[in-house]
Amino acid sequence: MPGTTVEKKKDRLASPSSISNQLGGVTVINHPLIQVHLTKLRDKTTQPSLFRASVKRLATLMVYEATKDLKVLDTVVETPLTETSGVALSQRVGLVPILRAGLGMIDPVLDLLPMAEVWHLGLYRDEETAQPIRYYDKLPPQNPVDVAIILDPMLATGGSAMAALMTLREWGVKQAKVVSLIASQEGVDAVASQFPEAQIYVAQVDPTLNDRKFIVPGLGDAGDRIFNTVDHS
Ligand SMILES: O=P(O)(O)OC[C@H]1O[C@H](OP(=O)(O)OP(=O)(O)O)[C@H](O)[C@@H]1O
Ligand SMILES: O=c1cc[nH]c(=O)[nH]1
Ligand SMILES: [Mg+2]
Repeated sequence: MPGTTVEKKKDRLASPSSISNQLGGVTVINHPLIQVHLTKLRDKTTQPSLFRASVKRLATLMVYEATKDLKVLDTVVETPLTETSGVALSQRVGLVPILRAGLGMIDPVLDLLPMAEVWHLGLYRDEETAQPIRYYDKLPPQNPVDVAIILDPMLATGGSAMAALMTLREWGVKQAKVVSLIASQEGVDAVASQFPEAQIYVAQVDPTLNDRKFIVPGLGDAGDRIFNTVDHS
């Protein structure tokens, strides 16, 4: 039966169960829409415009979940008819896209959090060693945000996320979140052990890294696919 095949495939793609933890840890956000858009990203025939749109859709869905513990305070507003109670965010939120690929996630997240500050960090992986190389950092020396949300579609070895978390720790950020679309098991384990207080949100954890430290099955090079800089030689 066709239905049986679909069910089997669904089982095979199922994510590990969500371990939500406000004190740190990994949350795998499992939702049918997330899995549908993630499948578009994985498909090697997906062209850059749909790839970018899918990254944005996923960023929206994931940040909705990743901001569930933001704090609000009571406020009062006047509707056209009467006064009523409401809430306003009571925390300074910083969005930290990791250049380049993290830029693909910033616009939809800023739409949801229009009052957020955006602090860019430039990191790229050395092609030989896969170690993160820092090339842009303009964080101020003091007055850290209350909550920082690192945005980067890929968490492979975890080296880039850990470098960003270290920078935020030095800035004095007390609560840091990492929102990535795909992580490797090795990468989330490394980040969770080095930064147990960090809250990591991913759409899927893939089993392995290849010898070039790319996530398998993964989606290839996220930055190249977002910015259409895939090497065609
Ligand atoms: O977990 P890691 O092993 O550190 O790998 C993940 C990093 O690699 C990619 O960036 P890349 O270095 O390709 O830079 P780019 O975004 O400029 O393409 C990705 O966007 C992450 O930042
Ligand atoms: O699989 C990977 C690993 C690092 N960076 C990517 O864009 N993809
Ligand atoms: Mg890249």
